[in-house]
Formats: sequence, C-alpha cells, structure tokens
Amino acid sequence: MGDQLEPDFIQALEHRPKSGITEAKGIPLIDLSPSINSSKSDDLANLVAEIGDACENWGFFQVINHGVPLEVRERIELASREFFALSKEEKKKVSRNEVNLFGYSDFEITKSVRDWKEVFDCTIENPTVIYASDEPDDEELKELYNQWPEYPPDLRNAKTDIQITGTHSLELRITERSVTWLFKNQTSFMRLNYYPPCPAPQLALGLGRHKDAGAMTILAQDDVGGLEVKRKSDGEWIFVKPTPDAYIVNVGDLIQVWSNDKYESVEHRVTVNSQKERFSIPFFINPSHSIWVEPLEELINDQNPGKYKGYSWGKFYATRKLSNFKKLTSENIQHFVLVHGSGHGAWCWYKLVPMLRSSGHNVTALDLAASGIPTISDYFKPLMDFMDSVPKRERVILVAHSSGGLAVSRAMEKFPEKIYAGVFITALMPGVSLNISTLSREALQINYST
Ligand SMILES: O=C(O)CCC(=O)C(=O)O
Ligand SMILES: [Fe+2]
Repeated sequence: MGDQLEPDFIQALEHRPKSGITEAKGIPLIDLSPSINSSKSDDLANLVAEIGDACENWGFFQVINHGVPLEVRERIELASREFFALSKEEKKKVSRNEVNLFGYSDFEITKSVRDWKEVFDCTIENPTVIYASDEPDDEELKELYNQWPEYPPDLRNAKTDIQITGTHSLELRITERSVTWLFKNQTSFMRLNYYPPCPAPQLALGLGRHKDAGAMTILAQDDVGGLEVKRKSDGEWIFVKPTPDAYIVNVGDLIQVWSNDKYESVEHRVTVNSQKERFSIPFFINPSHSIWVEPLEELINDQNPGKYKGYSWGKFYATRKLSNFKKLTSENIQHFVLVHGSGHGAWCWYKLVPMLRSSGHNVTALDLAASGIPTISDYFKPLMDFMDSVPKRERVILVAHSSGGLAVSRAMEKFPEKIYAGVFITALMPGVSLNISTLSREALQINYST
C-alpha cells in the first residue's frame, strides 16, 4: 500500500463502488436502555421483538444506550490509532504468521482481490483453543496466544475492555442455550481495522463484499464512514451513516444456519476515500471449536424442514485461520502470460488485459520475435527468456492463441515447475506423436479449405 494502486487491489467493474451515496435510512436504530433500566417484562419483550424484526428484515442494526462506557471505547480507538501510526517495521514485529495466528497484517484478500487495509487481531480467550488441522478426523488441538506490540501499552488492556462489550452483548437476550455456546471456550476475537487514504478509491475497496462467518458481529466505526450493506429487498448497496457512540450489530452465517434462514447473514463491504483514513473495530462473536452447527431443533418441523446439513465450527474455523498463510503464496492472484498467434502481437489482447487486471490478476502480454528471424527457436525466444525470469516457486498461467500454441507447448516442456496451467484458445497443440510440421501442414489445409 502506498501512493499508487497496484493491480491486485483493483476490483472487477461490477464490484467497484458507485459514486453517489445511498444512505441507510432503513437500518434500524435500537435503543437498548430497557434492557439495562427496565425490569418490566413488556419493555423487554418489545425490545426483543424489535431486534427480531431487524434481524429478519435487514440482518443489520445499530444500538444506542448500550451501557458500554464511552471512555472504554475511546481508549481502544486511541490505542488503535497509535498502533497503526507506528512504522511498518515496528508493526511487522507482531505480524500474523503460521505460529501466531493473531497480530498484524497488511495483506488481506477478499474474493481474490486485495483489501486496502491493515488489521490487528487479538483473541478474547487467551489461549483460544482450535483444531490443529482442517482434516475432518484429526482431533488434535492447538492453543493460540495473543501477541502484543511494545507500544501502545493500552492495546493489551483491550481484553478487559472487550469483556465489558461482551457482557453487554448478553443484554441482547438471545436464548440461554446460545449464550452458553457463545461464551464458553469461545473463539471470539477482536479486530482493529485501519483503512489508509487510497489514491484510487473508485477502483478499490477497503474490504470486499463478504458475509461474516461467525455468530454475530458488534462493530464500532469512527465518524468517517465507508461501511455499506446490501439491502435485502433490492440488492442495493446502502451506506451506513456513522451514529455517535452507536454499535453496529450484524447477523453472521452461524445465526443464519441456527435460525434455519429466519435471520440472514447479509453481504457488506467497505469503501475507502482519497482524503481521510478510517478506523473500525469489529468484535466477532464465535462459539467454541467443539460446536456442531445445524438448524435449532425447536425451529424445524414437517412444514419447515432443516435447510442445512450440520458442520463443525471448529473445522471450519481452523480451515479459515490456517488458510490465511496459504493465501500469502498468492494462490488467489494469478499471473497470466498471453502469447499471440502468427501475424499478431501483444496488442491483440487489448480487450482481455484490462478485464483480467480489473479482477485483480497480474497480466503479461508478450511480443514474440518479428520477421527475419532464422529459426523457430528464435521466434519463441521472448517467451523462453520470460520463463527464465520467473522466480523459483512462482507459477504462471500461459495462454496461447492459434500458432502461439507452439511456443506455449515448448515452454511447458521446458519449464513445467513454473507453469500452473496452459490454456489453448483455438491453438495448435503439438504432442509426442504430433510434431510441429505435421500440425502446421494440417492447419494450412484447414485454412485453405474453409
Ligand atoms: O470496517 C467496517 O466498517 C466493517 C468491517 C467488517 O465488515 C469486517 O471486518 O468483517
Ligand atoms: Fe464483516
């Protein structure tokens, strides 16, 4: 991240933010004071009904008068600002890695495109227990610990602060059973999000469209704004206007399954802007690794059969946490190398190149050698030189058109360890029993007879 937008941050056309803002007048604003001040069962029942409606119609709502002291929030927000203002070198001392799954990262990817953001994750139970592998039958567990930067010291205190937030989320009066699930050996964690000013906010997103995988998220956003929610009724992206000292609450995938689709986990995303930095703090409420997730018995019957097969939260969570480090090998961002046919040049890919780049991929369109070269090997040389230059352990996708297939086949024989896949688009494809001259002769015959 810097003052230029690298291609891996560029969103496909249909996912780029719109220029106008549609404000979320409809996102319910719920006053939680009855849950703190009132012992009248009617007041509480009304509040529960209000929350139920919001979950059903929006999957998102904001709460005010929640009882979380303002100074607690301000303390975490200040610590977050101070942490992200440190040098990259300092922040990277607490980087997330294969051993420490919590900590700092500036490499978040959502749906194969990089997010314009930095994050710092810390867990609530320290240690948090998860499965050691994503293998379904492997019962081995591992413990995850927090790592803290030396500065700011207040970041360490975030844990106490979060517990206050957690206790208050209990006030939402979810069923007793869910509360036990949520807070016993929870895998909940808190994330500090930092979205720096972006040089091309019309092309990138701070966080790509996604749904939260856990039970529920409670989010504090600052006054800059950028969160957008996909309205259930029409699929429109709605801006969530910051409300002072409010928390945004949203249903995650687990509640969608438990409620057998009564409450839906809704897509949301974050836009960035060129002037202002933005901070937000989501608190992801997740159950224990041992929880088996399936529609709640009391909600299913013959008329309303279960819509989901059960799954292990722990295995899902382990796959997700451990895959962050597989992603870092750029598995999701491909490098396409385009090889033209005879009489063409790199120019012929002019429509495809921007499409691939806008999906976040790297693209190289090569020119093979021009006229006057003595042998076919000279003609292929630009591709061979390129393949030589691909670093060890990196792999590219070669795409051939027409006679470009000859060059790509040769490269595949010579550099198999550097090639992820070969794509032949109406291209010549020589093989063990089909040499170049036979192929060329056949191709010419087809051309002349059509
Ligand atoms: O920054 C925000 O407003 C939203 C963050 C979010 O959706 C997430 O971290 O999952
Ligand atoms: Fe989210």
